[in-house]
Amino acid sequence: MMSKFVRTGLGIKRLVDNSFKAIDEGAYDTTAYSLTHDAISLRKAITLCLHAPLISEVKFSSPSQGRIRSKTTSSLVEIATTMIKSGAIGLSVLTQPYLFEGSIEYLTAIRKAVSAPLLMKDIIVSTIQIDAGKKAGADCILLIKTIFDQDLAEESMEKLAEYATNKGLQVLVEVHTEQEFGEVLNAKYPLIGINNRNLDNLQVDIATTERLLKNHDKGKSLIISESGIAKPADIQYLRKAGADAFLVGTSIMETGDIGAKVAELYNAL
Ligand SMILES: O=C(O)c1ccccc1NCC(=O)[C@H](O)[C@H](O)COP(=O)(O)O
Repeated sequence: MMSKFVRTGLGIKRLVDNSFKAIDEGAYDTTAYSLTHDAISLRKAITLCLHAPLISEVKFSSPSQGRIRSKTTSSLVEIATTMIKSGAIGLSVLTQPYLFEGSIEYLTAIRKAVSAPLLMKDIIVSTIQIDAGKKAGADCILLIKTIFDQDLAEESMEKLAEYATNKGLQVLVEVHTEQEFGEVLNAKYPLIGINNRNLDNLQVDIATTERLLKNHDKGKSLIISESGIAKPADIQYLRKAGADAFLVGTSIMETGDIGAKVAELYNAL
């Protein structure tokens, strides 16, 4: 039987509350800078990749793991450039300060150092965060469907997606359940993330991607399998299931040799 915690979705509500708190505290205040760069397409980078299209995540802490890697400002750019040199086709940069130890400033620092597509990885609930991501150098933002289905954000997912698209940002829409997946496929979102992690109870099962893809025709949407990917066999299994790309954070960030780990996963296909 599912626990009350899972049914009531208290986990995601806490993450959303953190985002509103961070907004109020000025964490997304980018008045001090505004980067302009030609948008780099994550979708194009995925389709052009000759090996495993790997989006490597710069993630120092998480709700499920706590501290994953200690951070210093100098190591941030070194980590990002190593990931790209080792094969990652794009980077996912955590900008959420609470529980993830992320920052919008990381996006800016990494934007100045790499010319690969950057995904702003956050719990997005407001146009304020999208504006900040754009000014900080993002090419793509994440919208988590369950947040909007539970009416926890400032606007609907469609409105925020349109707002981001009008700013030249691509949108990665994230789902975890069959119903969510069916709905975003019907809406023809071009970039869909299947998160193998249940954001309420933090359980990870990479078979989630296979299960959802087995029951739906992905059509022209590109599918990114997210979370819990640790070894080449995981990528081979997920590709067989129909995933087009792979978003990996913890297993890369916790290793001693980030370059070797990224190369190992990139060469899985
Ligand atoms: O990573 C978490 O613990 C987490 C908890 C609650 C909401 C989101 C969370 N992570 C966001 C992600 O989607 C992952 O950072 C990303 O898919 C990479 O996952 P992993 O390779 O398992 O670090």
